[in-house]
Amino acid sequence: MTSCTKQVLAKQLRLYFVCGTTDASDLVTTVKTALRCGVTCFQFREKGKDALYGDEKEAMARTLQHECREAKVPFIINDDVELALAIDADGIHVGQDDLPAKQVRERLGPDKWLGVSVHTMEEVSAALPFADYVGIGPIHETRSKLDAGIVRGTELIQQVRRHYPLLPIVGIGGIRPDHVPAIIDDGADGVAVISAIASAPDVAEATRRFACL
Ligand SMILES: Nc1nc(C(F)(F)F)ncc1COP(=O)(O)OP(=O)(O)O
Ligand SMILES: [Mg+2]
Repeated sequence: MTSCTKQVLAKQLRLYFVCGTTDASDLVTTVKTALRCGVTCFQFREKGKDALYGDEKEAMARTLQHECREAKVPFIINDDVELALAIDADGIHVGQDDLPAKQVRERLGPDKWLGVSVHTMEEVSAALPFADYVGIGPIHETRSKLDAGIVRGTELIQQVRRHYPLLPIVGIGGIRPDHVPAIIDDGADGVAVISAIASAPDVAEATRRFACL
């Protein structure tokens, strides 16, 4: 990826909404509202006890993909490489316990986005040849991911930014609007948000509070 496309991608990561049916009571309405109010990237993350699977999950993915295309916002699938390929998603996000980034990149080809969750500098350097961006967290306490690991603040974001000045970085984990300026100042290109938007009584107002920063 050229540095120009890295910069374009970094801008697109500014307000990265991550959501699934277990995070929002009406996922389609929530995503449409968030897209209308300033989300710059969307990840369909379908996880948990009552998560959709099979044909229902694919149907939901296609519905959300349509809304993202209408809004000209990248549509990313979490974990599920086969689904991402089947519906021609814009990209995929994988963690350390998912399919290795090298194999995902081989399946995905060079033109799709590949995001990788990283927790150490060793994981960053292993992801570098394949990833377009890295997700780092949890920055703050989170309810959205039960196995999120220890809360780490922005210490790794700062370290990664020092070593890899052009690598697109998105912070994730318990992020509220008042957290955003410090996370960006410490080197992230954007923030990934789940419950601060998905669980908000007013999704439009909650999204706008992030989008105006
Ligand atoms: N889904 C994610 N999205 C991001 C983003 F880049 F958007 F910030 N960063 C981190 C994760 C976490 O990814 P992973 O470690 O595989 O856990 P899970 O599959 O439970 O999400
Ligand atoms: Mg994962």
